[in-house]
Amino acid sequence: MSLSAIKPLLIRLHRWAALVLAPVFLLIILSGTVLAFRPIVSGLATASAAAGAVDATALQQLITRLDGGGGVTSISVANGGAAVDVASGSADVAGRWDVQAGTRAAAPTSSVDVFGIAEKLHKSLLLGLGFVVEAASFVMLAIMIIGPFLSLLRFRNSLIGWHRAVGWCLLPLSIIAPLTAVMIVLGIGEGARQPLPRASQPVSIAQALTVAGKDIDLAHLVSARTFRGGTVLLQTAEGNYAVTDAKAVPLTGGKGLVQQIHEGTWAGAWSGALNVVISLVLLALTVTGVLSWFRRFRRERRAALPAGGGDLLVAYASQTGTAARLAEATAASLRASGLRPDVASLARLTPEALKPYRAVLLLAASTGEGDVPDSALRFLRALKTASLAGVRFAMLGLGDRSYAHFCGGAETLRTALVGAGAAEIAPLVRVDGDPQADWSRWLAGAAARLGLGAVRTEASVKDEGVRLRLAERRRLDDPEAGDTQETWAVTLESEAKLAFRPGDLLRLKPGAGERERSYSIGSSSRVDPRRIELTVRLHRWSDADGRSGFGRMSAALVRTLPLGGTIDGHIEAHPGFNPPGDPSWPILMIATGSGIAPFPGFLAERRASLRAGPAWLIFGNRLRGGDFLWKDRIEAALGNGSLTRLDTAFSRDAGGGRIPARLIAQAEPVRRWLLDDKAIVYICGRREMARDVMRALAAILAADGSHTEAAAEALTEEWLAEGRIRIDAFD
Ligand SMILES: Cc1cc2nc3c(=O)[nH]c(=O)nc-3n(C[C@H](O)[C@H](O)[C@H](O)COP(=O)(O)O)c2cc1C
Repeated sequence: MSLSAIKPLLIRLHRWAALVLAPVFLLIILSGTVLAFRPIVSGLATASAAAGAVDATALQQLITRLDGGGGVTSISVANGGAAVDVASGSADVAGRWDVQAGTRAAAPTSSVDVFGIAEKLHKSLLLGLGFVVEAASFVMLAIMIIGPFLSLLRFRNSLIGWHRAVGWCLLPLSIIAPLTAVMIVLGIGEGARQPLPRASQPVSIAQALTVAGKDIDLAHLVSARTFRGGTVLLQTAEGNYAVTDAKAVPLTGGKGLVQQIHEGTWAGAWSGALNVVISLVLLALTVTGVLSWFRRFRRERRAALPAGGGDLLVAYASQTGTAARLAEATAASLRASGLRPDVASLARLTPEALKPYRAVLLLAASTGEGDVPDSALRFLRALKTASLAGVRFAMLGLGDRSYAHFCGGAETLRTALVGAGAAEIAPLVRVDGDPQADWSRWLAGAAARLGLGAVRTEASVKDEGVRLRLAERRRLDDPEAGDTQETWAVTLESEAKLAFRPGDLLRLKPGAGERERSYSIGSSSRVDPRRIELTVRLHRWSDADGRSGFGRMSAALVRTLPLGGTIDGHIEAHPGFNPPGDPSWPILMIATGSGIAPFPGFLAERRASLRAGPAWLIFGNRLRGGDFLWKDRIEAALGNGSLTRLDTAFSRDAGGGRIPARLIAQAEPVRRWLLDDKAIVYICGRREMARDVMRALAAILAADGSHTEAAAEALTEEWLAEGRIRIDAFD
């Protein structure tokens, strides 16, 4: 079984195990962080004991006096040897004493045993749950081993990008803690335990100081406490000793290397500091992992649901954004009238989702030759098997009478809804051109039939017009190179500042009574709010009678309109084909011919962003030498990093090939971008090419056996519906 076949399972394991155990991990890691300071603090105590020297004779006398019947349970030297802290059951004895004077010294402020609590938390969560901690260690180790298999090391400045980068680069360090924990649980690498000496009778601290004083120098004593086997454990700057009633026995070995590594004691304070770093890395991994899951969860939930809670649903099927904007205006009007509508694209709805609503107001555009917008195809298909008895709807169709099937998309949806048993409560209203009047009439009519009372419909749904001046035009193809299609870069300028993004549409009317032409904008107001760049191919037509000519609008833009001449139009937002809101999101841009139009703008926006993520362009045309449109910009983008990968397919060059074949030849990186990096795919060009690319993407997903062909196709369609694949196609 290949890695990519089990990868979805590994991803789920990594994610869910980490999420379920995150609270336990956090407790273990935080307490571990505290414990990592122990070798540092005790290193400092040892160092200060080594620096200062205690007067051993005075100390012995003092402790002998205080110890009485063995009431002192531990002592530790303080103030560089000038004082000693004594622990005892007797309040007369316990406290800080001045070694030289033998009198009480200013008591230290009582401190909580932080390390003791942290240790209990670390080993048993303070609840005797040692087995949970042990199991969590195994799971943590597994999560860390799985991590690097889930994605390659490629840095992206986002939360999950940092999670991956830290996980990858610091793995050798961060794995030390869970690995040694597991080894300890399994008893691997335990040190050979030195048999402890036994005292023939329990030794008091005072006695131990006397016995030890004969063999060792107590000037660098750190602490002494009663120990196992009736002995006393002496800690000095030089080493530790178990003191019996006869002698002081140096303690060597003890904890195995594995345990020392885990506790950060193998090199004193330094190894403690290393453990602090390890703990912080583990903390960072846990926090970034959980947070990025949470963000993703929230984003997906938001995307999946209509706003929720409303009793009316305003749904839309939009190709280039008009119906979507009109739907928002509809919802705003309803809200202004005191109603609570939800708004959603049909792309995100199933037929069942319509059922809870009192009524559905549906706004549907048409595309192609009377077709339903791409984003509504899945919904339309689902209607075939749905039963919508009880659902009531009213529909507004948006279209253009110059097409053979005026509002064909809306008609198709309406027929399918009625076929599924839904009831149409008001007649279909078809809109061509400025929708204001028809929309108001439609909304007022639907509201009346639903008994909603008077609904305010004065909200403006009109586009603002723009006046633009032709500032520059430059031919992009090279006719000398052979059979190229005449294509120009056209720069238009506005006096006023405009707001637009790459992929938005500039609608221009060649003459009174003629159909508007839409051009995809290839620049961004974020970079320059007065400059609109278009890619315009000169349209040539010929008819059966042998007549031929140029398209009026394209000819005006590339030939007849003089430089400095003005032209009026509308900018239409096309949010479905704008670059992602988060510039760090990876994008895969696929274009043929003048379909490249929006992408110079995508690259310019990414160039202007400080945290742009990876961007891959696959461009196809006929001849590399003749119609590599925007070659200069694309190569510059590759040079400055706003484009991270480029592939081309020039069909008339030797060995050139076409885009679908080019994609399949790169199946592995394509799959990685799609599945691991969740890249958004933008496809711009002829409808036929877009269809072939969709098929190629499904084939790539199915090729390694991780998806059946049907599942791969369903997945690409789902991505199309939810906007992970976006298509801007023309015939
Ligand atoms: C490529 C294309 C094809 C179209 N095909 C039709 C059509 O067949 N019938 C029709 O009535 N309108 C057609 N239209 C017009 C749109 O439906 C109309 O402009 C609508 O307002 C677009 O709404 P939208 O922006 O929500 O997609 C077409 C528009 C474009 C750009």
